Amino acid sequence: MKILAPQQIRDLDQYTIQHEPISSIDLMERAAQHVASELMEKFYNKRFCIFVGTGNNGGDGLAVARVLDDFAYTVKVILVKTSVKLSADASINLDRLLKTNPTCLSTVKKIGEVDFGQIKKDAIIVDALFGSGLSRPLEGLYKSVVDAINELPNKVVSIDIPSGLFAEYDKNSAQGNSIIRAHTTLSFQMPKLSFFMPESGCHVGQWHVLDIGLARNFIREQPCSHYVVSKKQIKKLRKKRPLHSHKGNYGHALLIAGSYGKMGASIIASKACLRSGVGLLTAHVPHWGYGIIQSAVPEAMTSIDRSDMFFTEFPDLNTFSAIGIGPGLNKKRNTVLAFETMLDNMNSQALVIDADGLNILSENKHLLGKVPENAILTPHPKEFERLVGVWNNDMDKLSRLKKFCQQYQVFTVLKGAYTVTCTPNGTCYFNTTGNPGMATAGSGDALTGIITGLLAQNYSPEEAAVVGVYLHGKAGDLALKKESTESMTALDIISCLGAAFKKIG
Ligand SMILES: NC(=O)C1=CN([C@@H]2O[C@H](COP(=O)(O)OP(=O)(O)OC[C@H]3O[C@@H](n4cnc5c(N)ncnc54)[C@H](OP(=O)(O)O)[C@@H]3O)[C@@H](O)[C@H]2O)[C@@H](O)CC1
Ligand SMILES: [K+]
Repeated sequence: MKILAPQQIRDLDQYTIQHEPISSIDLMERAAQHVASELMEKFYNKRFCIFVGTGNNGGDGLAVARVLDDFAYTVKVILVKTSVKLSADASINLDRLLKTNPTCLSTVKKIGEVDFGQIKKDAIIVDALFGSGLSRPLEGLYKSVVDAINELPNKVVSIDIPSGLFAEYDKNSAQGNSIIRAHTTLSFQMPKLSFFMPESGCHVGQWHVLDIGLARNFIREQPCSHYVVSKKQIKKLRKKRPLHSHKGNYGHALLIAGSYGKMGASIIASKACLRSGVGLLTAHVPHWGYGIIQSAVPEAMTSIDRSDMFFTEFPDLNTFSAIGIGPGLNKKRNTVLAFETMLDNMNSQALVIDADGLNILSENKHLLGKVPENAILTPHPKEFERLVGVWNNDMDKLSRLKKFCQQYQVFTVLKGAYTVTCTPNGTCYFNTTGNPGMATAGSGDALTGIITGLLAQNYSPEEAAVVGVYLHGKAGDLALKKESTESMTALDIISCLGAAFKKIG
């Protein structure tokens, strides 16, 4: 799904009005019907307190109030209004509401006029103060209302976007702005980019997209560099196995992982690689780790390093269709040398670099130039910071990510709540599967194994990264059904990979 920029969304709105065609008031009505249905489904029989502003987001709120009232829900509406006139459509909806229920509305014009004590604790607060038309941080009356709402124990549902949050994520860098902290955000047609950034996304709560029927052909034609990965897209990318196939059809992966005291990384990456469907796997381990990997992962073949403890050499690379390197290595001189020689000897093999592989790159920046085009780097934020330096805010982080991928012509999977895969041309794919239970030792090693396994099976680097991240998160979500966020381990995630594939269908 595309994440369009705010101006593109405004154009989409206008295009839909002109070409469907539909009047803007009817489009608002359609949007409000969707919001009201969602609210009634999620909060059956609850009472609602709706804060509305003067723009079209407020118009949505007024229309939602009328629909809820029609369904005999108890609704209170608080219109927060300075001297600004209501937008034309908000004004029409105000009149419509007053005709059906003249007593549900109160208007607030000054700080202190809202009696927050009147709001019942179990009431759902609906935030329809500002939407995509926010043009500056909130001040005065609006700021005081938002701050007071944030102090209440009630659940808050924001329409389209939490009030005070800019849809243009680059405007959200100012600290200390008053922004609604929503429990749920019901966003029209597509999520906004700011939902995916840690600094701004924390205001959004759980977000849901409401398809209000904006013109699909217009969306399709829009240039875009930000996408949300959907299950439908993953299903299309999944390679189905023909009946007549054998393990030779599914590639041979090489995993260079593990060192003395860190053999678990090799085991975890190997198990994940095998569960992702690779035909053959060779685990390259230090001599000392031979017995460990053979007994822990009997399905894997082994390549044994001459060093007892560390990675210092590599087997003939031509045997392999994909290579994963980094989990549980170290940064000793001989390991760095072996890594460099390996980069010099790469032919057409696909490559994943993780963990100490990335740390070696950040401590030896000249090696970045040797990383083959289309390699996949899988840093967590700290590893990424070591590669690109400290960023000032999320916007800066995203632009450093794009610049890095463009400069070195690599894919980068930057891990986080919404792991983002950035391509060599700067396109970003945000992943939505996964949960905080996956922030656990070995989780990243599992991801390296999965992506390496997919690459070996001839998924393109873009497909392997996007599908691998999705599967890893989905397996984590399935593991959460049996485990808690605290108890989940990397092996729990791996054990759910089969179910994750089945969920994709
Ligand atoms: N996209 C779609 O297809 C659909 C969109 N729909 C809905 O429309 C919403 C967008 O509506 P909108 O453009 O009227 O913007 P909205 O945020 O309601 O208000 C703007 C007003 O607020 C003012 N203002 C701004 N900042 C301020 C501040 N800090 N403090 C005080 N005032 C401030 C601003 O004034 P100005 O910036 O001009 O000074 C202007 O008067 C969208 O989010 C969605 O809910 C649906 O109905 C149907 C389909
Ligand atoms: K809002």
